[in-house]
Amino acid sequence: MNVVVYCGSNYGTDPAFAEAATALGTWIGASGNRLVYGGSSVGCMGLVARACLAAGGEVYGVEPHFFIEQGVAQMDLTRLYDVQTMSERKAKMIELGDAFVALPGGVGTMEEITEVMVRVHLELDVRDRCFLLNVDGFYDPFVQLLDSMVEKRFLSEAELAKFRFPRTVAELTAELAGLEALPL
Ligand SMILES: C/C(=C\CNc1ncnc2c1ncn2[C@@H]1O[C@H](COP(=O)(O)O)[C@@H](O)[C@H]1O)CO
Repeated sequence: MNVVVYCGSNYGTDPAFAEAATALGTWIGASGNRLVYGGSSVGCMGLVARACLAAGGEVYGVEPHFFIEQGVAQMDLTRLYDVQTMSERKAKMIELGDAFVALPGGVGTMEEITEVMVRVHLELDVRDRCFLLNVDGFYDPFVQLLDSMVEKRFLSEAELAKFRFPRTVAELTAELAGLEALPL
């Protein structure tokens, strides 16, 4: 199964963020799944990729050409897709993915995972496979916003329940282990 991971191009202040990136990358590699991610060597992005490779896993990176030219890409990946734009990258990652995970991150991570959430919401191709790893309550303010959307009738309880917010890598991987690859 291809597990898409979106995460920070920085480490963040809480060491638990980097630990989660490493633990998730290790699980993906050791469990025989494949990591699909943004292709960079920096921050938590680099950690998840190197951990997956070190655990014997395959890693597909999808990197816009301008980042490759800047020398940001992780060059020892199983496969590095060289795309033109950030939009092309997001589309390719969704096309490749069987499950989608956001670790703590910044606006880039939010942009990527909310596109997946919209596709879940609209019952397009990625239904019920969207996870935001709520390390140390990082996503609690976002959960509050989603609760407010339910309260204000912009989102239903049933729709909200499709977005999963595991609090630990162990909880997340227990859910991932129960999924199968989507049909091609
Ligand atoms: C040029 C430098 C860092 C390169 N930054 C990024 N490299 C690759 N991908 C990136 C980068 N910044 C954002 N992204 C994408 O968004 C997500 C992370 O963004 P966030 O704002 O840090 O959460 C990530 O999944 C990427 O797909 C040196 O400064």
